[in-house]
Order: sequence, then structure tokens, then C-alpha cells
Amino acid sequence: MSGSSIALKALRKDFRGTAAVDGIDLEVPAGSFLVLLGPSGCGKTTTLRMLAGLEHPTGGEIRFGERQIAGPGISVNAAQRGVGMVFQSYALWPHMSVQGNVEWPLKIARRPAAERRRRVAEVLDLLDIGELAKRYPAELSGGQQQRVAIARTIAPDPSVLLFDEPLSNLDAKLRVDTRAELLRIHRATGATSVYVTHDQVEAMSMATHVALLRGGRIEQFGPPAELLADPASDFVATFMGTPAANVLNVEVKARRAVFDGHDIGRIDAALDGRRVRAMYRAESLRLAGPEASITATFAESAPLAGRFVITGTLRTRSTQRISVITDAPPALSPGDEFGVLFPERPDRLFSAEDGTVVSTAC
Ligand SMILES: Nc1ncnc2c1ncn2[C@@H]1O[C@H](COP(=O)(O)OP(=O)(O)OP(=O)(O)O)[C@@H](O)[C@H]1O
Repeated sequence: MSGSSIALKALRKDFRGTAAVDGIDLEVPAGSFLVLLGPSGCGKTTTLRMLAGLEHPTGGEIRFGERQIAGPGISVNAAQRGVGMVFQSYALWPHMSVQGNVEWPLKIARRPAAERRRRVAEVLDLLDIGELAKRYPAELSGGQQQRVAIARTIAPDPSVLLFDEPLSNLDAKLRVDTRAELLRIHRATGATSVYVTHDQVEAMSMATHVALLRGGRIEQFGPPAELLADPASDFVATFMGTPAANVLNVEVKARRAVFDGHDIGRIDAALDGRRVRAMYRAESLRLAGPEASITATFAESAPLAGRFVITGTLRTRSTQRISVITDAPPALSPGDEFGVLFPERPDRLFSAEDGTVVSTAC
């Protein structure tokens, strides 16, 4: 089986009258890697569970290819949807060997013995665990158990693979390796994958499409690079990116941006008299000495691909966190004062009322 396209239309799920998923519309082609991204409680897992058939939508519909699998009066049984789900926990059958575990879903599906043997060998090989076939779960490391669990999930050849934060209990190094491994499996199976995470680095490195959710709704949907380059709201700008962009509340006075009484630069857009949220990417700011007109208290410096991310808190009325990218490591200790130089214009302006884009030509 190969992947199927996925379409969600006005998808909604209420729990006791409160919307966990509040009208989601999106469509991805077969073979996509869709990441559902967003802060805790935004509705990611509920959406995934509706795709799996573990929750029934309160409203709207779900289609896999031409097939409607959930909607008004329709609810295709979870086992008939052609989905495979990868969880954080492995839940292997302890009394069955690796081979037995992987073969189990094929037995349930009443596949002939010869086909089962061929398919088990194929997926053990794909996961590179062929030599573990006779072992029992208690004789495997955590990483090996996860591979067996994934082999078992893909054995029946699902057209949609669902992942619920599968990397969240791995250490940093293993996360990076496993990310690459999951992508390889996604490609090898040809399935359409839907992956839940609150980690935007994971989203950026794996997704063909990202849906950033907030309060049960889609804040922005598109390829990951588009959310970074063209954030549709201040929420997106402060969620995406390593580090995320700085967004400051400014007043526009005589075409100048005034932050906490400090003039920080020009605003060419005709917004005089308005309060707006001005975005300055960390790479647009520069570090200066403590004699600069705006200074910050140094918190930490972290290396990033040969450069350094300096974070601190502006020494202004509002305690605004600020990130600046520099080429050289700063000679600063926590608590030291450093100057922040703003570019001539902000990178983007958002509405102070609803966070939507007011101007990109600032
Ligand atoms: N079975 C349930 N009964 C009542 N409320 C629920 C139920 N499941 C989820 N919710 C609520 O729905 C909202 C969305 O939950 P969901 O688990 O989908 O969020 P999430 O984005 O996956 O969060 P996290 O990243 O913390 O797992 C939350 O407010 C949650 O408390």
C-alpha cells in the first residue's frame, strides 16, 4: 500500500462543551510528512486520535484519499483505516519473540503464513534488527524495543503513519539519530505521516508541511521554511526559529518606533499614533558596549552553527527578553550589562490587537 492524501474539513472535537479542536481545515498530498506543532493543550493529540479512529469528531470530516473515514454519520473502524500508530511507549508483548511481535498484526489480518514470513523478514531488515528476531523484549535495549515496535506498526503496510511525540523520552543525541531514522522509514514505506510534537526543531527538520496550532485552531499552515520566513502572526514569530524572533510592543510616533520611551528606529508604514508589535530577528540586532542607548542584562550565550546566541533582558520599564546573534563569543558573565543596536527598520509589524501582520514593508 502507498500513502494516501489527507484532508480535514471544519474538523472539531468538543469535550463537555469545550472545544479541544475548533474547526481545522487542511489538506496534504500522499507521501507528505505533516507535523502538528504547538504548545501544550492546543489540540495536537486530539487531532491525531481522530485520525486514528480513537475519538469521533463532534463536527467536520476526515478523508484519506477519496475515502471519507469520519464525518456526519460515518465512522470507519480504527482497524479498517489503514493507519499505524507509533507511541512514546513500546508496549511489546513480553511473552512473544521479536518475530512473534512483528508477525502478530499480520496474523490478526489473516495473512497467509508464507506472506507473513516474507513481510516480517522485510521489515526487520528495514529496521536493521534481523539478528534480534529470536530475542524477547526483556532482552532488548530501549532503542531496540522501539525499533521492534515500529517494525510491528509498519508490518501491515499502513497508508497513514501516526506519531505521538515518539522522541520525547530520548536524550539529545539519540533524538537526532532517531529523527533521521524515522524519516528514512517514512520514505521507505511511502506512507503519509502525521507527527505530533511541541518541538519546533523537530518540525523544521522533518516536515514537508507544518500546522502550527493554538487553542484548537490553525495559526499557520505551510512548508516549515514559510512559517519561519513569513510568519502570519506574532505567535508564529515567537514560536518558530532558533532563537525565535524578538517581538516588542512599540508606539509609532512621527514615523519612529518608540519602545518604553526609547526611539529604536524608523517605521515607514503609515501607522502614526498606533501601538504595534515590531519583530526584530535575532540576526538583525547587534551587540554593543554598555554606553549604547538601550542595554540589557546578560543571561547566557549558546553556540549555534559556528555563531553565538546571546540572550538577556532589556533594562527598560518592561522586562523584555532579547536574543542577539553574534559571530564571536562575548566576553560577558551573567548579570553584565551589554548594549543592543536595533536595525534601521523592524523586520515585520503585527497588530497589537490580534497579532496579525500589519506591514512587511516597514
Ligand atoms: N478526554 C478528554 N476529556 C476532556 N478534555 C480533554 C480530553 N482530552 C483532551 N482534553 C482537553 O483538550 C485540550 C487539547 O488537548 P490535547 O491533548 O489535544 O492537546 P495537546 O496539544 O496534544 O497537548 P500536549 O502537548 O500537552 O499533549 C486540552 O485543553 C485538554 O485538557
